[in-house]
Amino acid sequence: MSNNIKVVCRFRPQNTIETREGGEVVVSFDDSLATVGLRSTAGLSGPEKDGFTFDRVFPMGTKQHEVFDYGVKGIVSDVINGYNGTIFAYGQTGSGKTFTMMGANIDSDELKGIIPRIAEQIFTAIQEAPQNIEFLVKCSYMEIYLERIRDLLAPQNDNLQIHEEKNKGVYVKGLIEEYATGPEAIYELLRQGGLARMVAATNMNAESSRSHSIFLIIINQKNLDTGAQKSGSLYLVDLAGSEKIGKTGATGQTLEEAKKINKSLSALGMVINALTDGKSTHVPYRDSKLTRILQESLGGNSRTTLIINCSPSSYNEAETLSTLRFGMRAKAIKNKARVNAELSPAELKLLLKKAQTDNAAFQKLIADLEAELGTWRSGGQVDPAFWVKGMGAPMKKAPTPSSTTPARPSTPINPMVEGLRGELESRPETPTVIGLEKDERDEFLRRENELTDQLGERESQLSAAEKELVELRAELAGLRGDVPPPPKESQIPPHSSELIELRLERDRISFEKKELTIALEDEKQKNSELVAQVEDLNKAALQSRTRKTSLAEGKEKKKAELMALMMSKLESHVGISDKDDQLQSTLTKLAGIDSNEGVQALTLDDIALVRRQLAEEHEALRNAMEKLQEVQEENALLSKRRQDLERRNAQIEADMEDVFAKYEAKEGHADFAYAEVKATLEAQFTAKLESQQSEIEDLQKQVETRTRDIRNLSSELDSSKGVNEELKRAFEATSAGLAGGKDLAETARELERTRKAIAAQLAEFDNTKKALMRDVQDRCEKVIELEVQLDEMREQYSNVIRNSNTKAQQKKMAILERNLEQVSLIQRQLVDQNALLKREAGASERKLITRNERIAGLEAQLRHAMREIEDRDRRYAEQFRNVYQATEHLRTAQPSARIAKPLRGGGGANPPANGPLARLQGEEASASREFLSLSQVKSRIDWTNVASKQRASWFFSASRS
Ligand SMILES: Nc1ncnc2c1ncn2[C@@H]1O[C@H](COP(=O)(O)OP(=O)(O)OP(=O)(O)O)[C@@H](O)[C@H]1O
Repeated sequence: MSNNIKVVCRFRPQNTIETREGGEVVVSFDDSLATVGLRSTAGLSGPEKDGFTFDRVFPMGTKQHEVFDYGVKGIVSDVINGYNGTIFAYGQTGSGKTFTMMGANIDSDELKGIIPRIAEQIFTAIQEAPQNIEFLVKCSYMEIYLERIRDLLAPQNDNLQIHEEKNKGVYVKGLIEEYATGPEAIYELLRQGGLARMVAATNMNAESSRSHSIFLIIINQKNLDTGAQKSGSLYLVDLAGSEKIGKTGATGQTLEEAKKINKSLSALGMVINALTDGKSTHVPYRDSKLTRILQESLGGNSRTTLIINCSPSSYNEAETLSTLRFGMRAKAIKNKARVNAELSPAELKLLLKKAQTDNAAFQKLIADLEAELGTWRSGGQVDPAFWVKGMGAPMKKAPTPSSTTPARPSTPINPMVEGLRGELESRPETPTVIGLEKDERDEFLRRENELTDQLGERESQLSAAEKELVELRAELAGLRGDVPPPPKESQIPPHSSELIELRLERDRISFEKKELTIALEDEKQKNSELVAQVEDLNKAALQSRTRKTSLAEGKEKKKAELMALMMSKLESHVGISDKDDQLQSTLTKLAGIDSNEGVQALTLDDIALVRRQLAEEHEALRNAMEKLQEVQEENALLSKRRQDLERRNAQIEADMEDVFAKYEAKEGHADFAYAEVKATLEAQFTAKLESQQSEIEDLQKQVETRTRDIRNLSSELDSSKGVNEELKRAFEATSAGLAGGKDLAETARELERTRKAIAAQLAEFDNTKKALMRDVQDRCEKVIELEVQLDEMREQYSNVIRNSNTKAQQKKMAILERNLEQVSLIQRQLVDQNALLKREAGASERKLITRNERIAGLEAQLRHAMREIEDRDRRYAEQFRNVYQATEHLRTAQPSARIAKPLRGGGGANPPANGPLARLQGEEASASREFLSLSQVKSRIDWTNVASKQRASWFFSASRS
């Protein structure tokens, strides 16, 4: 039976975001509520111009029960009758999918959504069913989050794998199935699973579902009279909303979720396209987990209703248009829904009887044919009237799989009974790999299941390793710098190369820290040495400043002393003053002579003597003048030399400046040779020193020569003194001889002339003497100045040498100071870090203690839980034995008695309240399952144990993490 997917469309009212953004209603509905028109497509040509027609359109304000009554009720009835059913909610984020499927409040009659209503309908239907039908209702709840299947009833199982088997079809391996005995039990499961769902706030929806959720209800029923069984599965799917990242503002994790959501929704779209375009030979069910799980619902054995949820607002018009188009395409999907029934024993007996009859007929036919063949072989003839007739219609071939939904592999079917099965075919067709032979398909599915399991296992290992890595990173960040004990090899999980790298990095960091500490100590040491050096240098600078001041003072003093010494020497050696005095007295004497007295006093010899002496004096004076001229020339020469010296000095200073400039420029270069500069300076100053030395030596020689000259002059003056003495004597004698009567007047005049000439010569001599003295003084000053200059030069030279050393040291010091600063900074940082780490280490230690306590507590709880599980195991085993014995007893006592049923149609009487089964049911209240057969009881016990253990281990691992 081929049937199209039913598509209904629901509009929610405009929400506050849409109103705030100035949105307005842009949809319109026809009177029959089958077509919706969109403002943006109304003006277009083409099929969308007239709107979008669905099985039903629910305008804004439609009540929850209306959607349920029209869109869902029928399907639930079908599922109760053994069909598979699916109800999808599709739409953009915030369009009302969860509101439709689950409702705003499952406890509110008005607000509860489809799923709670379905629960009620199922149990009402069971109540209304005939008494000879017993039902078993199982529920599972899962979500597909980031392309991983997570069991919402056991959230620790977050990477379940999809399997396909020829008898079971596609199913999720390891998914927990909880038994439900009433709507309340289903509500409880919905609440429990809802708490575990991945929900996040986006700009479009404060509680946006970040996963596709699938609530699965499996209803098994058995006709107690005939033994016939039916089974219907109902998939209730709340898809995650398609979203425009720009509008939802998704970032980080929500962005990752959005990408995966959009990807799986587009895979759904591709499947629908392939199913509806009429030309695709391959349907890409395997492109996403969603389409793989739901492959039966799309183009397979399922009655499917698609509810498309839309916004009526212009703000989301583009999204609404895309949703409506999706609904229109889905409408064209054709499913082939069949009742999933198993043959009852009576039907099987019928089939067997028919097969046996057919078999006998065939045997007879074969015998007849062999007989006829024998006749022909022996050369005989058989009248055509007696030719053996065939069985009529040729044997039917098994149907070939269709191209889009190839038939699922099935158990071998006797071709003879095949025709009898007809509508009773129990296994739904499952699309699988096209083009494979049956055996190959079986092998393929087996291998695929194995590989899927391995893949799931690897994925789980990987995510566990990633989780541990994240934890360790956080721990590492917390304890950075500390050196925790190295992890044992056994603690390193496999496939965690990143983890190993991280640990290596931690070791490296701690090693570097140690090194830094050592370097720090080293630098500290250097620093203290440098500080001492700086202090020494400061002291030296202070000393040199003091020395410089005292030197300057000493220089002045020395200069003055030298000058005084030199002048006193000159005074003592030259004796000019004495001579001068003598001459003055002679002149005074001459001047004081009365003309009469003078004539009497002076004789002619005296006068001649005086004249001679004067001539000598004159000669001596001329010599002195010549000497003076020589000295002046020498002085000019010396001045010239001095100028030369000064020029050379200036040149040297300029050279020095150059050298220092070069030195400054090369300061940054590590290979700059200080020794080179020093050598250059030394060479220059040595040269200068030598030249100065030689200059000074020259000058000293000259001074000595001058001193000698002066000494000569002095001796000459001494001799002049003698002459003077004689002159005196002669003068006395002359004075005595005046009585001889000469021409006194004449003599007096001559004397007068002589006196004047002497006075003039004396004045001239005086001037010469003064000039000579000035010159000598100048020379002395110059000599002293030169000596002082020499001292200064020496001083400068040593300063330069010192400076060059100091500059190198300064450079070194600057580098060291920089290093010191850096080291101090590092030290400060390390000290801070250390303090921080100490604090954090304390906190971590406290955390560790708390965590250990928690672990101890959890372990105690775990032990307790394990003990309880073991107790329960024992109890179950005992109960199982009891039940088994009771059943055996019943079977032997009443061979045709049926076992039990969990829920009997029409609310028929349940098994005796005091029977073993009732006890089991009472004790299994949490499981809420009533029980069918021995093997089911056993599997239930096993399952309960497994589930309890899983929960315990999950609880333990969750607590640890
Ligand atoms: N028909 C409606 N009437 C009134 N309120 C509605 C209706 N449909 C949805 N809402 C409100 O709109 C908001 C978003 O709805 P819902 O969470 O169901 O959207 P969604 O399609 O499931 O979104 P997502 O895909 O992001 O999970 C909710 O607050 C819900 O109560």
